[in-house]
Amino acid sequence: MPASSLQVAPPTNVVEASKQLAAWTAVDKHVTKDCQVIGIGSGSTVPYVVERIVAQGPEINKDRVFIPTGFQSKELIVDAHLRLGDVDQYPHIDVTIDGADEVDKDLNCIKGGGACHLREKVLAEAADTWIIVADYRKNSEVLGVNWKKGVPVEVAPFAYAKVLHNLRTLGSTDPKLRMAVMKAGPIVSDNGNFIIDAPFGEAEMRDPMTLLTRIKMLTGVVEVGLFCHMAKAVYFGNQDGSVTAKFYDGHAEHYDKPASASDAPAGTGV
Ligand SMILES: O=C(CO)[C@H](O)[C@H](O)COP(=O)(O)O
Repeated sequence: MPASSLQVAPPTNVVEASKQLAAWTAVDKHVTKDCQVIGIGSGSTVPYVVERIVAQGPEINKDRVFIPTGFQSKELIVDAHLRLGDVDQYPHIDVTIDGADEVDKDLNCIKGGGACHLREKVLAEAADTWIIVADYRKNSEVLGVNWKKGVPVEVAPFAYAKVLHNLRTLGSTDPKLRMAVMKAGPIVSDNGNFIIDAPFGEAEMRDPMTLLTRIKMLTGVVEVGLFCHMAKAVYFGNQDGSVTAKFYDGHAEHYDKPASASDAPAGTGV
């Protein structure tokens, strides 16, 4: 296998720069040299994760296995010449790093903006450590404040109309089947299912665990894009170039100095 390498376009605006900072800092802190099986999430922040892992060097990466959460991350792993694995071969993952659509003060997340949340949740649960990387726009007190599109719900196609009806009964204001852009008809997930986006009011979003349980009980629902009590830490890239890390035990850390491309990644021994 050729040595790992990856071309990621350098950030051209503050949002992209903050995604890169969050991703690089999280990799430096959590993808240590003893991590051999690594889950790679989906979305526009994750390429910076892979970029930073590749920067750890071929020696450290040659014996590692990388597990994707969907088509996009599989392509990233392949393009970077990293070793691709699957969760059926590696049901126990050392660390998974993923993005999020929104994160609340207790580190509960909305995920599924890219329709990958079923595999993302499997790789989150399979991991000893699940880490989120995101830009400052995702940092909220309560879910649903910034992410207005609703809770992504993956459904078996034949059950979608019944589940839409069920979601209205549960209090969703205007649940909608997610439609494709360059194709007539709905989006189809990597698992062959449909996605419903179900907005809920603040009262429901303040208790995401209860909402998750109610939606998940609906027959035809495959997975819900609410990830509750799962993240060990969330790294937010800030507008001023700093990074804020929030941890599951309630403490937070602030890093003023951005990681730089020429820095050797910390904690890897390389
Ligand atoms: O949950 C996801 C895909 O299903 C993504 O992680 C989420 O949409 C965040 O993406 P981005 O990093 O582009 O903001």
